[in-house]
Amino acid sequence: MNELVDFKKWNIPLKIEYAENKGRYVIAKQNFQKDSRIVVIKGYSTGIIDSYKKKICSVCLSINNEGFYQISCKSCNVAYYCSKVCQMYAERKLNHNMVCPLLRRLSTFKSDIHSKSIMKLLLNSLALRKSEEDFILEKSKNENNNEWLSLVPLPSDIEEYEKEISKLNVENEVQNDDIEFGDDKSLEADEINNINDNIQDISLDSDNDKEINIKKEKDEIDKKHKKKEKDKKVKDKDDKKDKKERNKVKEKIKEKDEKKSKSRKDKKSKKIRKEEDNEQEEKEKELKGEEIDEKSKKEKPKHKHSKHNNENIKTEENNEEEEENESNTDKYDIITNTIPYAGVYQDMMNLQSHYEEWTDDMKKEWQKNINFFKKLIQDSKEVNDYIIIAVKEYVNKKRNIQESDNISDIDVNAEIENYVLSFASLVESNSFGIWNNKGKCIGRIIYPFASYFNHSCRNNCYPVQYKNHIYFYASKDIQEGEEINFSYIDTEGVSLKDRQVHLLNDYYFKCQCELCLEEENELISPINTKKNQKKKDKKKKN
Ligand SMILES: C[S@@+](CC[C@H](N)C(=O)[O-])C[C@H]1O[C@@H](n2cnc3c(N)ncnc32)[C@H](O)[C@@H]1O
Repeated sequence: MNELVDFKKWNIPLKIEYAENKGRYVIAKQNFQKDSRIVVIKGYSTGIIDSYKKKICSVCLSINNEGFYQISCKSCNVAYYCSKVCQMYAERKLNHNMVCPLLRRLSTFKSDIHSKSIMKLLLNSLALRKSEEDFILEKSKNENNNEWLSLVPLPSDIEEYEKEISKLNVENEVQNDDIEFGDDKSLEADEINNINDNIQDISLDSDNDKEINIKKEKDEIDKKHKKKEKDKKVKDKDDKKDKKERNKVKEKIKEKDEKKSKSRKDKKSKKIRKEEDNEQEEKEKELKGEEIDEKSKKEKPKHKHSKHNNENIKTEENNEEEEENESNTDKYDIITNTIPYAGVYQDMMNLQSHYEEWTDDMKKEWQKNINFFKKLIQDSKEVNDYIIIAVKEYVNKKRNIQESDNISDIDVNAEIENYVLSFASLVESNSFGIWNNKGKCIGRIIYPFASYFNHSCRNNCYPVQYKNHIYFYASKDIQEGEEINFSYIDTEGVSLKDRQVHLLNDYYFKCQCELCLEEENELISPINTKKNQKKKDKKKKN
């Protein structure tokens, strides 16, 4: 269960170690100055609380503090989006449709919002798992390298998708598609509006340091937007040029096809005509750059930083630029400090769960949810199949056996219960709250790699969440080899006893941080000193 993630391959200046009393933890592989950014980690899966569904985009997690988002999935009325691009991404890349009817039914189930958001997170994760598998299947046909998993579509990679779409120039090409595309300008305006509202500090107290960093963050994002605008202008210019060229080719093909169809009328049999129609369709598709999902299915998955999607209009310069980007694939970005890989379903499942410590009462509280969940998954064969696979993997892990081993003796029905409860515990121990500007928790998110940071009551770092990324900053100078940790709770001025009770009740562990151990020793040592003194006194008397 305590698998160590190898950060080495992404050149991340952090490593994961393990200790018996506190599990896995993060170690600095270089010095970090106070206030410097340590790392940015992408989110994996989310569970938004139903009553806030219209206030937050299901994909990019932009929060609408002023009003409600209007774009939604009409089938479930559960997923709301800040833009058509996010909606399209959810439906076409994140497999929203696989869990859509289940989300709808779950929204009508009467239970506490906390448990429902966990069930939602589980369903969304299963949909992501499917997207991972589709991607792996497609990719395995073409290439053989280990780095490509970072290209699996994830909610936190929506920006890459936006780029992909804008390059495809879909506004003009996909005229008959039922999907409308978000206007770039409104998308940007939306984003800019949200920037001020969306930077949330996950800890309760906000001191100057944090404000400074948040400001830095804002400035950076503003810069990014300015750059985006500039890029857009360049892109528009390029697109116009491309369109002209494409129209020319279109004209030529049209002429050719007209001639062909004329002679075809006279000469060719029905069968041959059909074949030629197919050929023409193919050509048209080629010209159109194809409908987006078809394109993404057929083409090599796009490089994250890929600038060009239309192979035909690439220039020498473009090629060079792409090659340069290509060589950077999957490397930790030293400018933004971002880990390129958010993790996949298994990375999430490798996180710690305290289910084994759950009391019968805690399990009983979940019984109603479990019964509902078991019925719910029967509504979808696909989800049900995925749950069965996941349950088998879960049992394998418990028994510490390999995937390929025969596990025909599993009582899947009984084990679903353990699997869901264990997942609930995992979410409780590892998810981060998503907060609105009124300090209300409106959902939860899992960033698998952020979950290796342990708690410390004397922390040296703090996290800041922005949309579906989490940024870690040094709150003091950190030396190479030191553990990096942040505070899961508010600790300022809180006594040892209260801190420990809080952590035990809400996070199910007894804190072993430096400060707690020191304070515990201080509590014990006066007694020890008294005892020793008495012994010494006795000896003297004798
Ligand atoms: C988010 S995870 C951190 C990574 C975890 N150590 C692991 O191996 O996956 C939180 C869990 O780590 C352990 N943990 C974190 N901080 C701790 C601390 N200060 N003392 C003891 N255990 C701690 C607890 O078991 C807690 O539930």
